[in-house]
Amino acid sequence: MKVLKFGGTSVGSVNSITTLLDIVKKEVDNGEKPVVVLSAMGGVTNLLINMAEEAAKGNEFTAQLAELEKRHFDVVKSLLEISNQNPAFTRLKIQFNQLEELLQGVLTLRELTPKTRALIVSFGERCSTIMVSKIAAQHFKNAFFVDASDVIKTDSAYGNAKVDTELTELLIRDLHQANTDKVLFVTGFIASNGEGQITTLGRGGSDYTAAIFGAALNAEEIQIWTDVNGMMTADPRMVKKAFPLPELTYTEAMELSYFGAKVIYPPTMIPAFLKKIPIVIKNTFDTEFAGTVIKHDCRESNLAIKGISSINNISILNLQGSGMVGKSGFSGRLFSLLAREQINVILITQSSSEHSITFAVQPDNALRAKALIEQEFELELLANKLDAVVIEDNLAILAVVGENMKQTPGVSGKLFHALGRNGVNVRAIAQGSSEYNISVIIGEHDLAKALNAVHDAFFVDLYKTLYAFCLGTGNIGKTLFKQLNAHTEFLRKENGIQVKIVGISNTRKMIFNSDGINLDNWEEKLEASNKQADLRAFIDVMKDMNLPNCVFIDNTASPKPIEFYEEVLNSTISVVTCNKIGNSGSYDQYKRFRDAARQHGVDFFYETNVGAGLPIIRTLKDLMNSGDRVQRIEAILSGTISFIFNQFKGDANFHDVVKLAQEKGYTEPDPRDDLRGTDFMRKILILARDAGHTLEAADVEIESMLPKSCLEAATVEDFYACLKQEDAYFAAIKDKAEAEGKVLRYIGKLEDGKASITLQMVDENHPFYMLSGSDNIISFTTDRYKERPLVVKGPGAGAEVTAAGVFADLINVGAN
Ligand SMILES: NC(=O)c1ccc[n+]([C@@H]2O[C@H](COP(=O)([O-])OP(=O)(O)OC[C@H]3O[C@@H](n4cnc5c(N)ncnc54)[C@H](O)[C@@H]3O)[C@@H](O)[C@H]2O)c1
Ligand SMILES: N[C@@H](CCO)C(=O)O
Ligand code: NA
Repeated sequence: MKVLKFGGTSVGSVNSITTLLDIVKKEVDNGEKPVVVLSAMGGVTNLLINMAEEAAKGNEFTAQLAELEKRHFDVVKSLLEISNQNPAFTRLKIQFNQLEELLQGVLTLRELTPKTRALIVSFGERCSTIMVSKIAAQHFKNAFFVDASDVIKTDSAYGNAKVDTELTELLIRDLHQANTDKVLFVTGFIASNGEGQITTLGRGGSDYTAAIFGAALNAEEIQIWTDVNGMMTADPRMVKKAFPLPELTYTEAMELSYFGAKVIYPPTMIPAFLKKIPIVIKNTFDTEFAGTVIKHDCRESNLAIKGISSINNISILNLQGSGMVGKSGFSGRLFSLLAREQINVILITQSSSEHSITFAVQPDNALRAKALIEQEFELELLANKLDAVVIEDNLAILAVVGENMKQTPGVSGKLFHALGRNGVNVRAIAQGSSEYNISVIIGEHDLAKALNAVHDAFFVDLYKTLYAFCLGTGNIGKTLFKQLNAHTEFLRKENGIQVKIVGISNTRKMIFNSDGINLDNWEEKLEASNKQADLRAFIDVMKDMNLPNCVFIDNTASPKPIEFYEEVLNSTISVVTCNKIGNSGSYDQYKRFRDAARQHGVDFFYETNVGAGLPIIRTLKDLMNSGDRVQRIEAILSGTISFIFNQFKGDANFHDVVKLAQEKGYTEPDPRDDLRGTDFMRKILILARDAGHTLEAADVEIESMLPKSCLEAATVEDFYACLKQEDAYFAAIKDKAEAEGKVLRYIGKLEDGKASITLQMVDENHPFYMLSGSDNIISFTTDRYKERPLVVKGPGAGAEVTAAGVFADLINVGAN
């Protein structure tokens, strides 16, 4: 035998009632005789309370009563054959007349007692159940209306009555035995006291009715039909990736729904828990969906945690002082006081030093709690054995829940790592030794970020979302968006990573969208934006959006974003940059970036600063981290100059070759940066620093490959003009090299802490002789790679390879 309970939305409309009856009919067709428990039609309970309260104030209720009648009558008209309608109307009309008399009484007396209130409210369930049972009778003859107040017996606490379980179970069994051939349609929520006066069962009352019937009749299962797909892993309003859980234990369901998950109100389920009757949460609006099974044992499930619950808007009170240490009666006095005054304590922590106790309450209880404590502990406060009581507001609780944590080390590690990495400050922590709940108190403004970060950390079978804010929409920026767009699906499926670009700015405009900017038409969107570019504002919006796994990407060649790197890292946001200006500024600044990243546990990635996408920074870092030491670096690190010397042969003209390099996207936005050696200098400087040397830019010796006139060109235009003028100068160098059977190479070197860049002519015996295109080559001679150096070689400039390097950095964020 099953108990099927339908909530207000399931009894709310013609459509949902049709589905409800289909569900019941399926059971009946299978030879079952389920017990069907019904709530009032959606919204009706509130309407009844409202009418009663208004009547008590002397206000009219006729219009609302008419509305109530109409809602029920409309359903009858739609779902009952005309010949069957009159008896239903009559039954319902009797109810509405009684209700009207009652309300009239309240209006006359201007008084609404709890007893009358319970009675008025009970009409909601009675009317819905009469209505549905009448409609059901049209489909199966044995549909039978039961007013639960005949069998559920309670005390006289009218709005929140306590059930006399023994008597109730007896009455339910008698009723059932007398009607074994019937399908019972039972009013939820309502009961009666010893004198037969109507009482109601309080919050979640209809679920309670279902559980009481289930327990009394030893049901094989209790189905709770509602309007969602089951209990979710987290609050879906805050965590988009929250998903319905297939199964949970009773304890887990209790813990999860304690904070917010509104699907069921667990205390009402206790009669079912005690008899180990499975409870299945099902969706009336998606009947095929399996829903959530809540049962005694979920051994098959291997999830360490089942879900993350949260409660917004709490306050904490902190009590500390020397007078507490070793005082055994202290907490007893404190919590008896709070219990006596009916202040519900949500969470308690005490450190083993016994120096302080922190507890959380609803904000509207905080001031009262403080005042009570000040009264109770007046003497201790006067004697300075206790410090003044402090209230902290605007806090939230986040709790990870799951019985499997007992056997799984690392759960708290994962929780705190996810919080720490996202800059979420933890104010207090509580874990019971039963180990199925770890609760942390955090700032309310961090709750959504924390929930998402923790959800991503634990439910890895889904995918992790990185939120990226991007500066610069030039060569590299554009190409990165194109690559990301093309690989979205692959990334999510194969790597478990979703990248959302949530902010973009160039020098003119900026846009934001926390759902992710559509990369099919980001250019139009950016162009159409009414937000003028403003770096300060961009950073502020990024910080305010307070997203988890957040990354700031600098794809500009500007010094301006650099000024914000530290602030960004200090805000626990990772930085990915292809802009070399930051790392090649002062050594002090170079160091501060690293310190900030380390201190806040975020990443600072800049692989493309040297050799574009080639794994050079990473290789050096691995060498250094594994204890190797660099003795010497020799390298060609300008893709532009490499390309120029590989093209500048025979009849070629220097000016045209440089132009071609720029057209191919190898040069810096300003090609003078390449040809003057600035770009190369930055790279060798960054490598020297990463290899452990405290070098400054001025320490790098640069042999110019340009004649003096070109070095001084005031604009890019002048520069190109000068290259043209100096054609003979470049041709002479080229001819000399060709005559000797050599090639031109611009080579950087780091040895004994000294860095230099020189223009060389090398013959075929030199390892750098054989280079083509925009190739870079770097050879590391180290303590371990001594006889033969470690060499990395390949295309070291160009939009595709650079954007790919930024892409790789981006998806490595948070990987360790
Ligand atoms: N081209 C390559 O092969 C290569 C290789 C490695 C690294 N890089 C680096 O990539 C970076 C970008 O190069 P690019 O070729 O894309 O340059 P680009 O000139 O095409 O693009 C730079 C973009 O940054 C924008 N910008 C400048 N200042 C800004 C600000 N304050 N806020 C927002 N946007 C701003 C510009 O409007 C422009 O759209 C440079 O730092 C370069 O050194 C390039
Ligand atoms: N302009 C740079 C791009 C790669 O960093 C070069 O030519 O090497
Ligand atoms: Na690189």
